[in-house]
Amino acid sequence: MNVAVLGAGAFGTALAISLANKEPVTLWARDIGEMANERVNARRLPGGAFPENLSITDVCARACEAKVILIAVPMQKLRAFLIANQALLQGKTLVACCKGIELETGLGPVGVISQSVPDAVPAVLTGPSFATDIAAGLPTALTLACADDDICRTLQSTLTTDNLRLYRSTDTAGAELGGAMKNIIAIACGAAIGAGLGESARAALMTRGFAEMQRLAIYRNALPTTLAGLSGFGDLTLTCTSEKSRNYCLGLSLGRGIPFDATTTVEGAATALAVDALAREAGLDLPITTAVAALLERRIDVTQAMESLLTRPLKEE
Ligand SMILES: NC(=O)C1=CN([C@@H]2O[C@H](COP(=O)(O)OP(=O)(O)OC[C@H]3O[C@@H](n4cnc5c(N)ncnc54)[C@H](O)[C@@H]3O)[C@@H](O)[C@H]2O)C=CC1
Ligand SMILES: O=C(CO)COP(=O)(O)O
Repeated sequence: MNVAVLGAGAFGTALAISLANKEPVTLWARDIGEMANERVNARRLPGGAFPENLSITDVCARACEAKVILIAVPMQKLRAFLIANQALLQGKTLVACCKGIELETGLGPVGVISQSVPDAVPAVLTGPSFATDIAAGLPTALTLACADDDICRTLQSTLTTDNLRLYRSTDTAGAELGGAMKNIIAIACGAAIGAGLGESARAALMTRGFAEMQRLAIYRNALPTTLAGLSGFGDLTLTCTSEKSRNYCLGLSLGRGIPFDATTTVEGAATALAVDALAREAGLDLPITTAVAALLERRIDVTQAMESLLTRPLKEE
């Protein structure tokens, strides 16, 4: 099946490289720069050489001739991108590869696709995977979610490669919540480690953060079991423990009180504010998310964030 990837950031490029080792893939970039000549995305993924089967274009219409389209633009840019290219995307299967919740609406990628391109079939590809690992051919296991089980099975076999092992699910809400929420918790963990609060504090944040992920999942009619899989627990584990994670690194710099490059894609920053607003609206208790949102908005510092969590009323686990 013909596949295209829209968005040539680190992740889109890595997915295109892995898929092109199996079948022809078109990668669309807003600005292809020297990528066509150099056969590498030097800015976003240096070291990931393009296989022969990977063609790169800045003509979106050309890429959208493919039947299956992976979309790897940042979450807060997704809606504008879809609307701008709506006519090209109609009737396609659109696999969202971004992790986050839209700030203005509280929707995940599936909701945004459904509103912006109503006759497309939305799916989600998510789970623990650094772009650099995928591009290097290292083994990764991901969750592929689509509400239509037949389409999901076809997609699963199309998008599985030598180093991408995909597990399928029909629980799109659960899959996208795991990928979105783990970034918030990774910021909290980075902040704790950066401030010297220790690895025991990180373990506590990961575990109680996982409880928040399940709470939000239940509220949104997602399956808690999905959160226990690759898209939730799996990605939480990776992102909260690795300095390869941009979300974790943002947290580290908050904890250390040093500046962070504002041009870096850090999905957890907007998503923390989106989920905090959702929690207030729904009356949900998500204290770590609330603390991360306050930390990001500089309403509190790391010491106050930790204090706010440690002085909460005692409760049953
Ligand atoms: N980098 C990684 O290891 C992984 C990233 N992801 C997810 O993939 C998504 C993209 O992240 P990265 O590729 O890492 O980011 P990146 O920062 O490497 O690249 C973002 C790309 O999006 C493009 N872009 C931005 N605004 C756009 C717009 N309005 N229209 C079209 N293109 C636009 C940029 O030109 C750039 O190529 C995020 O949601 C991230 O959470 C998921 C798994 C792993
Ligand atoms: O989602 C990721 C790994 O699964 C990448 O994490 P960051 O966006 O924090 O770099």
